[in-house]
Formats: sequence, structure tokens, C-alpha cells
Amino acid sequence: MNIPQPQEVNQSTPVLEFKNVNFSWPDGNGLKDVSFAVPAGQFVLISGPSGAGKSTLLRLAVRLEEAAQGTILLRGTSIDTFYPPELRSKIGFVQQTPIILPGSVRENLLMPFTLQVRKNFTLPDDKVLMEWMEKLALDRVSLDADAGSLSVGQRQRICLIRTVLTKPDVICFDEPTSSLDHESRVRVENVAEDLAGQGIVILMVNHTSYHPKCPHMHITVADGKVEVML
Ligand SMILES: Nc1ncnc2c1ncn2[C@@H]1O[C@H](COP(=O)(O)OP(=O)(O)OP(=O)(O)O)[C@@H](O)[C@H]1O
Repeated sequence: MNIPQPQEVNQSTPVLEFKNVNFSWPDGNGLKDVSFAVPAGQFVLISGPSGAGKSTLLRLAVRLEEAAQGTILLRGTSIDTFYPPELRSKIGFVQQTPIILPGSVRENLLMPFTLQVRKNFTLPDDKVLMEWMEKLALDRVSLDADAGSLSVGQRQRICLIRTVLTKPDVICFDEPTSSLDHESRVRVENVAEDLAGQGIVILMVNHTSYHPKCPHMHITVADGKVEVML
């Protein structure tokens, strides 16, 4: 596998780049000629009407869908050349519908560390897990609780923590606040903005009238066309 070596990547190489990407679903909807580049630490807000193709854009970035034409590059290397688990460890995805596995909250949070690709990672201890739970207003949820008993909003935040703990280069958030109250929504947005401040590229689909406090790039998706707002 062609994993980029540090000497091949210079500071000006975007972390994530779409170059003339085209994709169609069987019904003909999709994305047309999408091009944009995202440098390190950039917060990218993605908005647009329902059905416009916002989730499709994120699914292409994590290679859950394959572009029909064009290239998607991670630090200058086509994402097609990465072994899929390696790619997922570099580009995290917090999906619109949270995926919770049978087991406790702790088991769900630590699940990514059971994968071969993270065999050399240090396992976060309960203190670290609880710090994240508190940050996301989940401090009343026990790590021993059955994750299947959590609300959708709580599950969304568990999935978010699970992704953040693995320290990817890019995190794609698909409407991470759709099932949250105001307080929890603000916590999630603050965490995402902090992560961008630490150099992680954040792509966030958000329907609300959310205006990130950090410097950000705004992408709109409409009728399969993607426009970078300046
Ligand atoms: N799994 C799928 N199978 C077939 N077609 C799909 C699938 N997912 C999306 N599509 C098509 O792509 C279009 C755009 O879907 P997408 O989920 O990307 O939109 P969205 O902008 O994220 O919408 P929303 O804001 O409602 O979540 C859909 O209207 C549908 O035509």
C-alpha cells in the first residue's frame, strides 16, 4: 500500500482535496465536478437543502462510496491507494444515524482500539473517557451502562467521542447535533471547533443557523453542485 511518507508531504499540501469528482446514485442524483482543497486545521461547514448531496460528499471522503471520475487526495495521495482500515483511521466519520454496538458505553468507546490498525495505540483509561463524557454533557451516563439503552442524542455523542479518541487527521460530522438540545449542541460545536484549533480538519454538515466561532470555510451543496463560499 502506498502510505505517504513525511518527506513526500510539504506544508502547503492540502490535508484533503477533491479534484473534479463526479458521482451518481442509481436515481441520477449525485455530485458534479466537485473541486476544493482543505488545509490543516480548517473547519469546513457544509450546508444545503435536504437531499442536495451533503452526506454523499462525506461518504465519498471516507470512501464508503467510490467517485466515478476525479480524485480525492489525503495529504497528496489518492484515498484509493489506502488499505480501507488505514484510511478510516485517518479520516473519521460520525454518521447521521449513530452506530452503537451491543455492549457497555465503555466497550463502545474503546471498540476502535480492538482493531489491528490501532494495535500500537495506548488504550484511553476511564479518567480520559470520563473527561470526554463530561465535555459532551454525558457525565450522568455510566461507562458501565448498556449503550443500547441510550437516547439517540446520547448515542450521537458516544459515536463522536469514539471517533475523536482515535485522533484522525480529518473528522467528518454528518449533522452531529440533529437530535440534541441547545446545551448539548453547543458542547458538540465547541469540541469540533477546539479540534480544528488543534490542527484536525473538520467537515461538518449542519442544517441549523450555526456560525462557527473559529475561522472556517463554508461549502454549499445544491442540485449536485458544490460551491465554496468566500
Ligand atoms: N444509499 C442511497 N442509495 C441510493 N440513492 C441515494 C442513497 N443515498 C443518497 N441517495 C440519493 O442522493 C440524494 C442526496 O442524498 P444525501 O443523503 O447525500 O443528501 P443530503 O443533502 O445529505 O440530505 P439530508 O440533508 O436530507 O440528509 C438522495 O436524494 C438520493 O437521491
